[in-house]
Amino acid sequence: MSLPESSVVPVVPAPAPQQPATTAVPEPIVLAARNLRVFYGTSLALKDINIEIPRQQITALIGPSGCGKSTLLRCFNRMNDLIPGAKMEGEVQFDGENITEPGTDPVALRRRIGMVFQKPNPFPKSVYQNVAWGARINGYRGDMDELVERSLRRAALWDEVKNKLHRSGLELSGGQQQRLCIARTLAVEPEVILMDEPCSALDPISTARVEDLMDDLKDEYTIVIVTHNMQQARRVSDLTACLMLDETAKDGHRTGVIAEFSATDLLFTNPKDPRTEAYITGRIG
Ligand SMILES: Nc1ncnc2c1ncn2[C@@H]1O[C@H](COP(=O)(O)OP(=O)(O)OP(=O)(O)O)[C@@H](O)[C@H]1O
Repeated sequence: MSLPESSVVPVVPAPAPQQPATTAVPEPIVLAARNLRVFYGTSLALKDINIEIPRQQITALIGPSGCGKSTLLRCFNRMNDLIPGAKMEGEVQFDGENITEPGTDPVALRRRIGMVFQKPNPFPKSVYQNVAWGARINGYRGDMDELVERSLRRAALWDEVKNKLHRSGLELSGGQQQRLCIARTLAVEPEVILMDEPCSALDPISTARVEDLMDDLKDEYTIVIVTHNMQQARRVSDLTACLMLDETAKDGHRTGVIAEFSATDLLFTNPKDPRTEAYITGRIG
C-alpha cells in the first residue's frame, strides 16, 4: 500500500552525539636510544642519538649518504657487533631493557628484531627452505607447512610461489626475492622489522608491492626503515628522523646526529630544522 504524500515525514538527521574531546593516545615505545654514540675504531660515526620508536608504526631514517642511518638501524638489533672495531656507548632499550648490556644475547635479540637488507639475499635453497630455515634452527615444533604458507601469505607472495615451493628461491624475480626475505623474517615471528633500503634494488612495481606490504604489516609489527628515497619515506612512514653530519665536528671526523625527528607529515611540510629543510628540498645531497 502506498502512503499519501502528506503522510511522508521528511527524515531529519538526528544531531550527532557530542564527541568527547580526545587526544591521540601515543603508541607505547618499543625501541629507544639514549645518548647513544657509535664508534668504528676511533672514528665517531654517531653521537647524541636520542630517539623513541613507537610500537606498530613505521619510522623512517633519512639523511645524506654517510650520516649513519644504517649504523643506527644496526644498533637496534646489535648487528654492529659483527663489525670489527664497532662500539656502542650509551643505551639502546628494547621493551625497556638496555640491550647494550653484556648480558643480552644478541642471537635471541635478533629473533625478536628481524632485519631485511638492501639487496635481496635468499639462500641458494628452495622457497620452502628459505622460509622454514630460521624457524627450524630456533627449534620450531609447530606445523612447518602451515608456518611457511602463513609467512608467504603475510609477505603477499603465496599466490606467486605456491606451485614452486621446492624450486630455488634464486629463480624468483628481484621483487619476489625481497618478499621471500621478508617472509623468512616473519617466519621467526619477530616484533620489530628493520629494513635497510629494502627497495633500492627493485623496480617501481616491486617497490610499490613492498610498500603496500609494509602498510599491511604495521598492524602487527613495528618497522624501522632506512631509505634514500624521500618520496618513499613520505608514502610509507608515520614518523621520520632526519640525520645529518655534524657541522661542529672540527677534527675532520664525519659524525652523524639526528637533526629532527617528528611526524612524517610535519617533517616534510613544516621542517623545524634548517638542515632538514635543506635536505628535503635537495639543497644538501
Ligand atoms: N664497517 C664499517 N667500518 C668502518 N666504518 C664504517 C663501517 N660502516 C660504516 N662506516 C662509516 O660510518 C659512517 C656512517 O655510515 P653508514 O653506512 O651508517 O651511513 P648511511 O647514512 O647509512 O650511508 P649511506 O646512505 O651511504 O648508506 C660513514 O662514515 C662510514 O664510512
